[in-house]
Amino acid sequence: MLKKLFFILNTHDKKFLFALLIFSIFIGFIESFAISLIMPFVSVASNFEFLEKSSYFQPIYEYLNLPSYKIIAYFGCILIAFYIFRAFLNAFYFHLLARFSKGRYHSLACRIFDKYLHLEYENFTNKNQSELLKTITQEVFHLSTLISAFLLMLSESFVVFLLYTLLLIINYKITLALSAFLLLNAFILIKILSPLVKKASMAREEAMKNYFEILNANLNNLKIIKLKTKEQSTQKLYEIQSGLFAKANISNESISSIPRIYLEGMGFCMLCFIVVYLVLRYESDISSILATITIFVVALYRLMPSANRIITSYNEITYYKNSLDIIYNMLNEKEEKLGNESIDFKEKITLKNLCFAYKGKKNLFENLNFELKKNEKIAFIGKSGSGKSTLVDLIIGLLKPSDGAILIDGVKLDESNIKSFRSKIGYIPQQIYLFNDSIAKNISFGEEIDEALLHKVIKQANLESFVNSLEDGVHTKVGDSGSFLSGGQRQRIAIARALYQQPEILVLDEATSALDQESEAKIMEEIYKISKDKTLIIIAHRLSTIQGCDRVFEVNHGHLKEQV
Ligand SMILES: Nc1ncnc2c1ncn2[C@@H]1O[C@H](COP(=O)(O)OP(=O)(O)OP(=O)(O)O)[C@@H](O)[C@H]1O
Repeated sequence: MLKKLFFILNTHDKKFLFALLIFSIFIGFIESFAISLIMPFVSVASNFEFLEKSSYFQPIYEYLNLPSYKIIAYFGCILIAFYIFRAFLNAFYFHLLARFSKGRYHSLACRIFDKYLHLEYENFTNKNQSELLKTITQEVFHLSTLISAFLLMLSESFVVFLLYTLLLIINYKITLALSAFLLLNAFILIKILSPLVKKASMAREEAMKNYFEILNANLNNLKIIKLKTKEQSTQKLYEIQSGLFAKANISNESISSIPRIYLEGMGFCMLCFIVVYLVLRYESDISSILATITIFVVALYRLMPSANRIITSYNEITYYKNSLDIIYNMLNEKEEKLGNESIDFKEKITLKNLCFAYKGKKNLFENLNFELKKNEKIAFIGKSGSGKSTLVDLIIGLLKPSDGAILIDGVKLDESNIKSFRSKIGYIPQQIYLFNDSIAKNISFGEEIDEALLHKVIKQANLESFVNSLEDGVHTKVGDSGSFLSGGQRQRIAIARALYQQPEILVLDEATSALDQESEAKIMEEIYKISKDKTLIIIAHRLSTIQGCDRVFEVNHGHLKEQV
């Protein structure tokens, strides 16, 4: 676990962690010192003679030359000041602890998000979207809880260790009996509770995954659910998953409260046992041994929550260890390392003996040879699942050939120049995702808005009259996923978005299949007009959309057959 945790933390985090550990040792000393001060204070307060006769106090007593009650009052004041200081120190320590663990939430979430963005495209498409969402929101949060539990367990262990040493010095017999008793109880608790916690953790994992899946699937299919009047059965399915998720959390919460209740009960029993033992041992009333009893009471009072925190932290670590594994594996995923070399596309794209297979599957393309000239307009047609999208993803450098090569003007496309090649491509997908922001921001896709370019692409995508009819023009919000717009308007925004980056190659992946024939014909006419000086690659089902293409290829069983 430590190895994984150290892999996840960066150098700055490790330094912070080391400083926290040093601080926790210091806190441990302060705690032990705070408790050890109680014994002399109670001793002198309950018996003034102690002040005058004890070898420790006598020199101070003589030096101060004050009445005993005044010295005890000063001693009390010093203790109060010390305990206030201790309280502030503890509060500061817990603040640092929280800052460290919750601060990791932010930095880890950013690292995971960055990882997603840099995953190889095939790797990304193979992942379950709900799982990705869950990792970045829930698992990272759980990991920060695990880090916090780990630190708390360490610091409390120091406190327990130092307090035990102190108690051993005061009365080793009682302390050893106490240690054996506490260890036995902790062992019982861990042995009984750990498997239960582990089970609850697995159930929670499963329930949460299903919960997110069902949420994601149903919110994205709301239209179909409504049309099929499946609201009730969908709600039932949701209730089942939500119930299972709640059940897993309930068992965890219930289990984690048991150690505290159990240890509290045991603590009171121990206290009674110590008093009875001392009374029997000295066969007198307890005024002579009041200081010893007091220090054991105070130490127990401090040790019980510590033991409780150690066990709770241990359970939390067991409970959230899965999250550590998930994040560790995620951060170890291979990512794209792209160089900044530029590549020119002036003549042609060549696919040379290209082979491609998705991981664990048979070759989809084998020794494919194909050439596409600059400014040529081509289309790929074929049955569903024949590999059209895969082929285009290979051509545009999103997927990597398993064998063979893609050459741009004779230069091999590889990690050093793929970034430059990708920047030449404008892609219009079948499913368009618009942000809940203005038309302008959706078109510029996060880039700084160049007004002249924006108006040019709006005109090219035939959006001008629509935008002019809007009160706020290009600043009009489009709604969540473009819900305030029609399918055709969304499509035009997607075209404008692709054109905004002034691409040399325009790719349409069944981009107009959601439109009616009339709108599709109109948009395609515009596309052909726009792409006069561009290379155009179209994936289409309807032949009407590809009439303006120079060449049409049918993709079939890994081969390309030109249509004549
Ligand atoms: N990420 C992936 N991992 C594994 N197999 C995949 C992946 N994506 C696609 N496939 C498989 O590769 C084959 C080709 O899929 P592709 O999406 O390229 O076909 P297509 O011709 O574009 O289909 P459609 O017209 O339905 O969009 C299919 O059998 C599909 O199941």
